Amino acid sequence: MYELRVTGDFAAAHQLHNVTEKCENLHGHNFDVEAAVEGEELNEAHVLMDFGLLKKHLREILASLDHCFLNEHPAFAGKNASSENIARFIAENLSERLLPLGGGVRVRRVRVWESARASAAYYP
Ligand SMILES: Nc1nc2c(c(=O)[nH]1)N=C([C@H](O)[C@H](O)COP(=O)(O)OP(=O)(O)OP(=O)(O)O)CN2
Ligand SMILES: [Zn+2]
Repeated sequence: MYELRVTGDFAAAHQLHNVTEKCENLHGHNFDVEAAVEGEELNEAHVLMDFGLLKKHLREILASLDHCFLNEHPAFAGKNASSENIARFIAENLSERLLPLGGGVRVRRVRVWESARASAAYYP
């Protein structure tokens, strides 16, 4: 089994409901993100997949969140834009983008840090 990890970041605002009182207020974070993919077989170039392509996919997904008010983003309609739900959105979006690779490369985990001390991960 091989695992690749790439990182990225975005800045966004949100309000969280029913978590803690202070999170009900409009506020923002500089989110850090790590995406890990896995697979058993290397390709003809002896890599699981190109780091550049993986970073491009992650960059594009994070660009769709960057400088957004996440509560109004369609991905979080009817749910809190928590780190957990953000990680899930990124993982599902990335999984779709990896489908053309034929199933040999899967998303293993996406971790989202709201700060250096707090993060959540989603394992599809
Ligand atoms: N499980 C989760 N808990 C919380 C989330 C979350 O996404 N998942 N999010 C928040 C808020 O976004 C909040 O802005 C951050 O809360 P918290 O880490 O408590 O606040 P601080 O940045 O002020 O951290 P300190 O370490 O207390 O300075 C809350 N919970
Ligand atoms: Zn917050």
